[in-house]
Amino acid sequence: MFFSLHSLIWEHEVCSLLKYGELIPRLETALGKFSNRDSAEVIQPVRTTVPLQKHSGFLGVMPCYMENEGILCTKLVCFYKRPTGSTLPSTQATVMLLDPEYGNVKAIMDGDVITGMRTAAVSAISAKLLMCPDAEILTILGTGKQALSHYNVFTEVFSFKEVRVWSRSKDKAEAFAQSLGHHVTACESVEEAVRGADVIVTVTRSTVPVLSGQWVKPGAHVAAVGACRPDWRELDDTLMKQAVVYVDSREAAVTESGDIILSGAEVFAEMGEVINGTKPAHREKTTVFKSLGLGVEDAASAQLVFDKWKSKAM
Ligand SMILES: NC(=O)C1=CN([C@@H]2O[C@H](COP(=O)(O)OP(=O)(O)OC[C@H]3O[C@@H](n4cnc5c(N)ncnc54)[C@H](O)[C@@H]3O)[C@@H](O)[C@H]2O)C=CC1
Ligand SMILES: O=C(O)C1=NCCCC1
Repeated sequence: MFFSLHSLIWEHEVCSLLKYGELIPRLETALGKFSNRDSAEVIQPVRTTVPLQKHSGFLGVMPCYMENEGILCTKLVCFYKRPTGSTLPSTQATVMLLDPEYGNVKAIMDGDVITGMRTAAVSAISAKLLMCPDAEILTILGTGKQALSHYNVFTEVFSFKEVRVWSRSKDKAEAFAQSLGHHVTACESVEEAVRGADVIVTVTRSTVPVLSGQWVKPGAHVAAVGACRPDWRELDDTLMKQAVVYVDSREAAVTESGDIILSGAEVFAEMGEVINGTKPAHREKTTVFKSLGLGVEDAASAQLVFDKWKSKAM
């Protein structure tokens, strides 16, 4: 087996190598290629999930092959329904890059930073394409890892006048808001947090709806990141039915998303179709981007990390 220990790329290294300014364009290209459904561009099946019943979790296996770019990659990610108060992480991920010609492992790298950053970057791409041009108020529901990466990229890429956060515990919301800076408001209820917001990010571990369409301002954009199982929800039927629904993958949406399957909402387009110009971006309407997370996003991110890591090592 051709493999050397030098090809282990640790979390702190991924963290110092990955920058949103470089990651976002790579992800836009990858999503566009994915939506072309050209097997020489991207082969990426819906992830396989193995239930870890004893531990209330799943192992997700997320392979992707990009023939034209010579990228062969898989992510292994475990995700768990943690009990309230648990300090354990919801997800733990490892990414493996292989040589497509020989099948040897080129690099094994931390997948937690990649998962945090690529998910947030894809939500930022959805907002760039779908939020109203004069968006002023950003709300984040949830205060965990994804909440932080979403705050980081949304404030790096856009200039919101107001940022609000909500968590089931007011103390947690306040602590999170304070850790981000004095300009962030901790809200008591979801309704208070989202009324009048132009962009709403849902990054909770909830399995039942937390966000109701009756509180969402017409024309707002919702990036819905949690609820990645067919019987889990973050958004209610009212919102799903009143919004134009965009997804990362149509196949994944009808297999994995409780918000789509249980509401019966119609998928209007993939984000890659909007990037490719084959479907319109309805900025003027209420929009939901249902994110589930794709192997192609991990592959593009991991290749970027590897290229930068190699050029530093030389
Ligand atoms: N779409 C994608 O590509 C990805 C989605 N995810 C999903 O994003 C969500 C957030 O992930 P992380 O930030 O890593 O998790 P985390 O555990 O760090 O944070 C979860 C947040 O949800 C809150 N929460 C837990 N149960 C809740 C409930 N019943 N109602 C409201 N809030 C609740 C927690 O207090 C915490 O603020 C998870 O559902 C995860 O599965 C994670 C990675 C990628
Ligand atoms: O895409 C991912 O990575 C994940 N998506 C859903 C939840 C676990 C991780």
